[in-house]
Amino acid sequence: MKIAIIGTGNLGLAIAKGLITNNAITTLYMTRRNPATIESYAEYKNVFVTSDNLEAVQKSDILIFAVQPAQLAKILHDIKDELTDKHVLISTITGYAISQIEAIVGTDQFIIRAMPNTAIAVGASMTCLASNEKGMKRIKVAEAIFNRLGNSLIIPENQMQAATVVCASGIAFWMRLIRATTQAAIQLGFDAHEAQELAMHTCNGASKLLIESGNHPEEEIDRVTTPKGCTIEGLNEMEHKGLSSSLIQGMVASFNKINVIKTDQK
Ligand SMILES: NC(=O)C1=CN([C@@H]2O[C@H](COP(=O)(O)OP(=O)(O)OC[C@H]3O[C@@H](n4cnc5c(N)ncnc54)[C@H](OP(=O)(O)O)[C@@H]3O)[C@@H](O)[C@H]2O)C=CC1
Ligand SMILES: O=C(O)[C@@H]1CCC=N1
Repeated sequence: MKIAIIGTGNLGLAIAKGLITNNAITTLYMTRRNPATIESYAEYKNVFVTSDNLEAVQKSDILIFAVQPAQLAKILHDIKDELTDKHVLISTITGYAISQIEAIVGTDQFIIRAMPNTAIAVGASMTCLASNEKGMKRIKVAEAIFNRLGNSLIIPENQMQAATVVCASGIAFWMRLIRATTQAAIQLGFDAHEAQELAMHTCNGASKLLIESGNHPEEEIDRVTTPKGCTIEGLNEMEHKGLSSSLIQGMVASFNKINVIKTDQK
């Protein structure tokens, strides 16, 4: 596949790393206005680093946009005359509706919204996908790309805002939980390195148990909570302090912030 990443910052670079590591490209164009920091990627075979978005569009079929929300409109105006029937436009931009993209490039384009997360760099992104009517004909192409770099789910576009919080921001939320459990492990006597190993692999195990068994988390919790034991003591103390409630409220706040991001674009 001939892929261009327009805007190779945090997310764009994570996507590029995933594509390169998983041999998922025929050619890959990586663009940003100041490409010096990503120049080293041009050493990979068939990878091109440039500040020239037009060249990247002309030489590629799949265009993955990963610029900040306020930067997209100008780029779409700049490249729209280069778009042909071969192009599939994939936008990862938060709060930027397909209708807003269509308003610039027209409805006769394959347009897909994708919401990956930075675990795409290690082939472990949970990516949600939605498309315009024409884009349905190319959604399988997007699925193939993102399934190679993790898991994907096709959703209605009106769920994209929630998917952004759960999956894209979700990586940061889980990281904070891993950091907190690491801090606790240090307080309980492990050195910092060991503490992080214990926290990361326990988190990985919890996730794997659910993925492989299909069980509900409470079913697995019941297997750990010995009556009158230390686990239920810890869990109940966490809930008294508002663990679940604070996570839910944080995620709802994150969701509401996207409404502000959307308003800023208008
Ligand atoms: N970070 C994440 O985990 C996720 C982010 N997203 C979405 O992805 C988008 C990017 O986020 P993020 O990677 O964090 O942001 P960054 O600011 O890290 O990346 C944006 C990149 O776009 C480049 N850029 C800006 N203008 C242009 C231009 N005209 N042509 C080419 N490149 C340009 C910038 O580089 P330069 O200044 O050199 O041009 C920068 O590297 C956002 O819309 C965000 O909502 C979605 C899911 C997850
Ligand atoms: O924080 C943000 O706005 C972007 C979208 C999801 C992850 N990063």
